[in-house]
Amino acid sequence: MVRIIQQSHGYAAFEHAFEKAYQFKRDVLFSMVIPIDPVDPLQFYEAGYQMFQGERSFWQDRDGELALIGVGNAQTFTSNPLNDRFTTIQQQWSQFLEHAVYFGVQKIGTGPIIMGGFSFDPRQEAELEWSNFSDGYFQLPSYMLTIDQYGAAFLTTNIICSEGDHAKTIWARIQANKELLFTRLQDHIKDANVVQTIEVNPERWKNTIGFVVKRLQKEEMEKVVLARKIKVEFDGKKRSDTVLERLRDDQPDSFIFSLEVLDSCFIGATPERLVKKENESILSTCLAGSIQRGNTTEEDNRLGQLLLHDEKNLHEHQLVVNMIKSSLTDLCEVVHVPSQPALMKIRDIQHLYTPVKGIASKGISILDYVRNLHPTPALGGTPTHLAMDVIREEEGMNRGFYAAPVGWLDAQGNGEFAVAIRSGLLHDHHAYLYAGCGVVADSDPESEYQETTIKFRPMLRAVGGTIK
Ligand SMILES: C=C(O[C@@H]1C=C(C(=O)O)C=C[C@H]1O)C(=O)O
Ligand SMILES: [Mg+2]
Repeated sequence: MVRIIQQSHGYAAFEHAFEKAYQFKRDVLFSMVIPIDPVDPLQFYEAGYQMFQGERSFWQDRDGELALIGVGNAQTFTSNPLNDRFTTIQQQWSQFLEHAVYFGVQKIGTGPIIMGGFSFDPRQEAELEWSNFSDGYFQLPSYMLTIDQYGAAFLTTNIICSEGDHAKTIWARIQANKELLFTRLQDHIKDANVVQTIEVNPERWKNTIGFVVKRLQKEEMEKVVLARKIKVEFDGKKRSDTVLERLRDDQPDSFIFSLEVLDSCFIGATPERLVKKENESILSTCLAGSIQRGNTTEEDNRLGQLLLHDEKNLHEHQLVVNMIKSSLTDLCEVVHVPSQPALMKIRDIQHLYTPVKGIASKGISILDYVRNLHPTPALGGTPTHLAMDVIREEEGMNRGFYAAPVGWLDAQGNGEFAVAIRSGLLHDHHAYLYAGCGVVADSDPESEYQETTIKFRPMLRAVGGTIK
């Protein structure tokens, strides 16, 4: 288990943060990082259930380079409808960090990091199930576990020091919480059972695809991504712990994430990176065009080859490549895009995949990249503004955080965001699952329907729902 953290470790720096709070008459962040013995990320997440339910977050990247697990919420950062949400979050975050006092290890993936995401479309009217979320929502965890690419573990503790607070009392409470997080014996997870799985209006959705195909043939538009929803009902509240466990076991090649907000949890396993920034290095991904996996290696290879040469899918894919290339070119010194897509094979599906690399221009934060990239034609369409109007008019639901950027951001503007597909919302006694597909002028409604059915599988399996 964890090395017992010396009670006095960092206390002098902590007191210094209080002195600054008095001096500047404002809240001052104290952020402390210590190396700890390795601990299983899910065990840490579960340990936070009793004390911090509704304030937990989970992130594990698809390369096995970083896991971040946050429990407890030291501070929330939210957007407001009047200003650009990316700028608002960035400004609040930068202001909040002024005068911060740091103690201990300093490396990327530790220290003050906010975890959260954005909604797909702030202009869509919110549906009831998404009412806990604002269009930009981030949490600074009180306690954050980091596992780096070598398996080394670090614990970050973030405390807000306010004028008038009593340093010794707060310090004692923090130490006590930490002990609990690392020593609490788990109560057996009592999980809810599925009562029923409902596909929301599948026939109407197919008709909509047919209708949008006609519009694509007539209008100056090349692609629109349309999504649909499955609602799973349980006999109680579904715990995100068990869903995460299932996703982690089944989808090792995806980003696994969760974001609890009060009694809701947005959760998923997505293969799609939007953007990663580590110092000046930028990575992004074009992912669009899909085919099922085969039952044998031969069949699987044959399907892969079919996808690599299929005109409809190559077109769907190329539109994403064009947009991502031009968005990144605005913010990078150099951008490298391979000339041909490769295959990305994950458990249930294979995709056309073009990884993109770049060198960041000076002074640009990860959120600037997110602003420029979202929504890519992998989830919106081409041209973006027309496709977004069609989604608003035809989709008949609110995507919430589905298909939108989810990830983390540090004090230096480094971070990583994935596109939150293969995802769902746990709320009350329900899970709302989402999947979509790129509709182009030669799309066939029935095949698009089948494609989305495959894309639902990872989340259906993880929550225990079944469809015919
Ligand atoms: C929209 C989704 O996936 C997107 C659409 C794809 C397609 O239509 O081929 C492929 C990957 C994703 O960019 C989803 O999974 O919900
Ligand atoms: Mg497709």
